[in-house]
Amino acid sequence: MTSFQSTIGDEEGIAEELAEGQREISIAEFFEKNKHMLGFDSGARGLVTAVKEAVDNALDATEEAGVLPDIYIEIEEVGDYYRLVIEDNGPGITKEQLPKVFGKLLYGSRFHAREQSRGQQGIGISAAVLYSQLTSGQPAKITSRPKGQSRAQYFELIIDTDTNEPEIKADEETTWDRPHGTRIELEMEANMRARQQLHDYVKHTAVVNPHARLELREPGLDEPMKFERATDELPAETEEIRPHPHGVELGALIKMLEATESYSVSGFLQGEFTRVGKKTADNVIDNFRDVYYGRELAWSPPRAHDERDVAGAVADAVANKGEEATTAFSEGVAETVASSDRLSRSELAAIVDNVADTVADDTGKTFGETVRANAVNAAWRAITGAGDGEETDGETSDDENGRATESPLVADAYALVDDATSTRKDDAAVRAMAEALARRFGNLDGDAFRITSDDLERLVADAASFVAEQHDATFGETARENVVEAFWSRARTVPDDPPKVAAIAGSRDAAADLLEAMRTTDILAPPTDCLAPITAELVEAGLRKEYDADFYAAATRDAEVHGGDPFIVEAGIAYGGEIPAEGSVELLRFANRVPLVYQRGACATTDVIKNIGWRNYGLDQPGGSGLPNGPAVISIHVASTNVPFTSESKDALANVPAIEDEIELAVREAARELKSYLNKRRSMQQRREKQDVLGKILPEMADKVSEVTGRPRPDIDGALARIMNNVSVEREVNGETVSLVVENHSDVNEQVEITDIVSAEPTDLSEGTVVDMDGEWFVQWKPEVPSGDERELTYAVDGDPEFEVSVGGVETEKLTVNA
Ligand SMILES: Nc1ncnc2c1ncn2[C@@H]1O[C@H](COP(=O)(O)OP(=O)(O)OP(=O)(O)O)[C@@H](O)[C@H]1O
Repeated sequence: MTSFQSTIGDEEGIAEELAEGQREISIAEFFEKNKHMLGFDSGARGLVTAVKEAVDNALDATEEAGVLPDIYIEIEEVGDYYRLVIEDNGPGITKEQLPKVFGKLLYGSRFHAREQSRGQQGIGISAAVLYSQLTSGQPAKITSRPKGQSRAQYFELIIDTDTNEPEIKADEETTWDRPHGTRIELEMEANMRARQQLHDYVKHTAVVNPHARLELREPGLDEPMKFERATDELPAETEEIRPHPHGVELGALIKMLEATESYSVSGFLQGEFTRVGKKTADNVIDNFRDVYYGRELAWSPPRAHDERDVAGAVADAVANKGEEATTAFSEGVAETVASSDRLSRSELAAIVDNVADTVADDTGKTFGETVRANAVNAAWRAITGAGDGEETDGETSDDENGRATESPLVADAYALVDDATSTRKDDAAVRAMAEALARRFGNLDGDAFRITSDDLERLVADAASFVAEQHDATFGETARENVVEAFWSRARTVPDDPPKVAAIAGSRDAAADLLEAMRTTDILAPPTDCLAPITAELVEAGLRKEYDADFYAAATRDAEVHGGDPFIVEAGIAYGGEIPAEGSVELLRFANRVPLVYQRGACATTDVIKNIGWRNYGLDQPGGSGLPNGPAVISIHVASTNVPFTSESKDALANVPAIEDEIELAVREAARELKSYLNKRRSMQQRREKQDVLGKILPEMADKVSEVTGRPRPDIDGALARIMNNVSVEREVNGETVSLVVENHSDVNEQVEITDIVSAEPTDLSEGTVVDMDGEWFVQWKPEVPSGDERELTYAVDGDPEFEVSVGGVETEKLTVNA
């Protein structure tokens, strides 16, 4: 307990006393105290983080300027401190911007941009400056030469933590041999205990940025580590995009509604979101009407021999229009009504308007608004019974003798309930349900039977529980869902205009309805030109470059959305070869082409990998969960306009379900390829073992047979191939004629590639080609041999030449060559 708590209540003026101690905290002060949040928790880590922040910025800046990055990193021991220098060949920073970029936290160009970039928050490099000044007392020394300027600008600055503003210690013009770019020099208290992480960061940066040239010098290296560029192609240029309707949250939507210049919802949707044109906006608005206003239930109009007299009711409601016009109007309405399958009140109103206009054209009699309204009321009453009888007090009356029993709604509801429930439901129960529903519909506000789908669900549940109590007939969950669906799917979206943007912005419920409508409307996935995935091909190439393995696979998923931001997940797997087989697999994590080297255990990527059942894919996984074991490297790249990290230090991905799902799908896609590779390898291994055994046993058996029977040793040539369902290639030489017989014992057609190297010139080829190579002749065939069939390839040759055959197109394990 604090001293205040112990005295609270005893004294007056505590609040005033507390207030004296309260003051605003500058962001710089906050981060000074919470360095760990930005990845500066120790000297070892601080150095790696500073390098990472500067290199990420250098890559962002060069790519944005369309320049192939050439980045130099140097770490030097200076007495008790370390000096870090990072140079890039980017576009440089103007004299005006430079102090703020390095001397003010939360200042940057990317926070508000929906575009894939390494930097997001505008904290990174200024936090490195802050850490450097805190631990070494030295200012940051920055040189920058903007493109096209003959001289460079040199600054020394520190951050004033009270105000979070740069304090400039030196500001002068200088010369610099780089034509453009930025050089950052920071001194800090540090150590090289995180050398491995530093090397990993630089190496893996090179893997996912094959267009960059990187050089690292540090005290532990005799030679600088250099990564030359593997391609001269910059990553695809990215475009800024607007948010996607499937990703925004309520607070953000309200802010957007407040800020927009659009007046109508349609204009707002089309203007502020990506992938929304007029048609999609209309679909969203229709869905919004359904949640905001509810739908209007639609009823069957009277059919022949029905007692409901629509024409009569309309005629009665019209006065002073003369007989001809009245009849034309009332019958016109009745006919159109009768021709509809089902009808809502708004549809009836539209019919009345239409017929009134036509009759007015034909007869010259106009039908004013009041007449039309009266006609709609009368016709609606005739169709549904709505407005008949006494007003109820809002309570649902389940009086069996009440008006609901007589209501035309009952017959209609009966048909729907009967249709929607199983045939085994007893008729009395269906009838009771229809009556209970009709009574409840009759009690809805107004007579248009407007209801939201949530209210409809509640209403049906309420009717079902009444029926269960009174009639001992249960309508289970599925039956109730079917009944809801039967009414909802036949109900009509209302024609009302949605409220204006300002009204929605002012009502949280309306905004929430709009959000729900946006989320439930099918909308094209966001464009991906704001993203620059590495591509499956380069993910694989990156792995090949770094890992000497037997097998590689990679997958790039289509773009998805989280929080309004599109993202793409890519995964790659390398297996076998020189990758160490002991211990768990190596996991490489990347976000927007930046390797993540810390906090592996807290990362969504790790969680996903641990939850995959790797035994299904042929990897060892003790206990069936956790990181799998074996000679494999799994790499995961998440590219997004806004990568959700667990903290400002951007070490680990947060557990966002949409992203986790995509990570899982990408990894599984690559893992499936691994599985088929491993399965094939296993079956080939078994085949080899079986062939070895047969190769030993068959000759022994042949000898035994000959010994026992006293007959000559049976010919076992070809037997092995037949037993193993192999493709066999056998040579027969008959005088000058050489033939190679290809027999296909497998159950698929095979395209066999045969090259026979002969020491004398072959002639009279049955088919194929021959090439003379320095006194050796290469005879080549590529016959297609159907399953169970054979082909004979022949040529003629003089003398007693030497042959050497090689066969391709069929796996070695499925081949028996006797030539
Ligand atoms: N080497 C550079 N060349 C050109 N501009 C740079 C360079 N370094 C930083 N900038 C500019 O300074 C801004 C601030 O950089 P900072 O590292 O503080 O934040 P960021 O990269 O935007 O985001 P994050 O905090 O996520 O790293 C950047 O947005 C960029 O506009």
